[in-house]
Amino acid sequence: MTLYPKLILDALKTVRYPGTGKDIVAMGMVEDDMRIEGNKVSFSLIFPRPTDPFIKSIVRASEVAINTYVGPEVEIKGNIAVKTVKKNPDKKAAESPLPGVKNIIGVSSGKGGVGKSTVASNLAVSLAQLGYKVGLLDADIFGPSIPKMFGIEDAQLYMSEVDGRNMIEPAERYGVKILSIGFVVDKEKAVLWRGAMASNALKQLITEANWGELDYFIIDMPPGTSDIHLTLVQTLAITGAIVVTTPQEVALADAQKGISMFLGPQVNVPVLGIVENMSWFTPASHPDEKYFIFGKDGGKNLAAKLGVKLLGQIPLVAGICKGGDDGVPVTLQNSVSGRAFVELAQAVVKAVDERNASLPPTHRVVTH
Ligand SMILES: Nc1ncnc2c1ncn2[C@@H]1O[C@H](COP(=O)(O)OP(=O)(O)OP(=O)(O)O)[C@@H](O)[C@H]1O
Repeated sequence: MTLYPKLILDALKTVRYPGTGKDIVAMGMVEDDMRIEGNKVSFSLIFPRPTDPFIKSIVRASEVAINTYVGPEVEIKGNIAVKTVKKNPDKKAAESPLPGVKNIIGVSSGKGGVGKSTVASNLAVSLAQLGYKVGLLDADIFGPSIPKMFGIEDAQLYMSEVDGRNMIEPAERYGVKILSIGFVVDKEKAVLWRGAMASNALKQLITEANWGELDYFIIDMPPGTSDIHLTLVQTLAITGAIVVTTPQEVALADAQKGISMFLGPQVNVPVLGIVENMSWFTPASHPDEKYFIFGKDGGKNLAAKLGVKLLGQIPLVAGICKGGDDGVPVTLQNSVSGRAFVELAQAVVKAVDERNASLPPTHRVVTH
């Protein structure tokens, strides 16, 4: 069985803190440090005082709830740590502009129109549905389409004061915190925003926004190779990149260039894998049929050739396009295409875990 934080948290919601009638999740006693490795689950519970009389019984009740509601095979006994104060902000805060963010994923493509923004938005929503804390930054200055895909084109941004600083508050939709370069510049004008202006606006959306604590921060990058890619790797330590392509020859050649850019010395970001989009066409009336209109397995074969993972194959279906136009990502629907995105999210979680286990953290690119 595959374990996700949401499954564990749902089980913990059945554990009540005596005398309050509230569960331990609602009371904020479950620390945001859950680790899942195979069947092994560990996290901390925060108690108000070291002398709290219920520490032992609540730890025990949490173990029992997880084994009862999630499964007896979950290794939880002895893995719940007890803390009596909320942990201090990380020392990393001074070095990283996003100290509360665990993983930063850049979604890019070799060429435009292959479905990069569709993949980024459905991936973000799927991860949120699996119980992760997710942020999405639309950095595609050439065509910021995330606001439309989430139905928040008219979102009014406001500032809030965080630790004495004025910060931009991201919009929130379907459990995802969202900011887009499209919020700060007219769509028609965005394309003129090359160079320093676009870079500065993006840096502001990253460093002066209240992203808070996130498990995954997804960035919808511009297609191709651009100076915006450089700005992003100079501003943030990107954990890994995902390259979206269609199975078509012309798209594959550009995807390969995109992968070379990430792995090259100027950018130097590990590639988590390839997503093949529009892998086959499936008519709504015949959900079992597959027509390989852009060729078969192009992305899969490219992944094998370059020795990178194939993270998923997404069919071409009308519902995905309609979902984008209507502002309701298809992954919210229990359809074949919706499930393809949930499986993609699961593959990305696994790829990030493997990357973090095998490679050192990415460093920001420093220019002299
Ligand atoms: N699997 C799919 N099935 C059906 N329609 C899709 C699929 N993937 C993307 N689309 C549609 O194709 C169009 C282009 O997708 P999208 O905007 O995600 O591409 P993109 O690569 O981000 O483009 P750009 O580089 O111009 O930003 C959109 O109308 C989207 O709804």
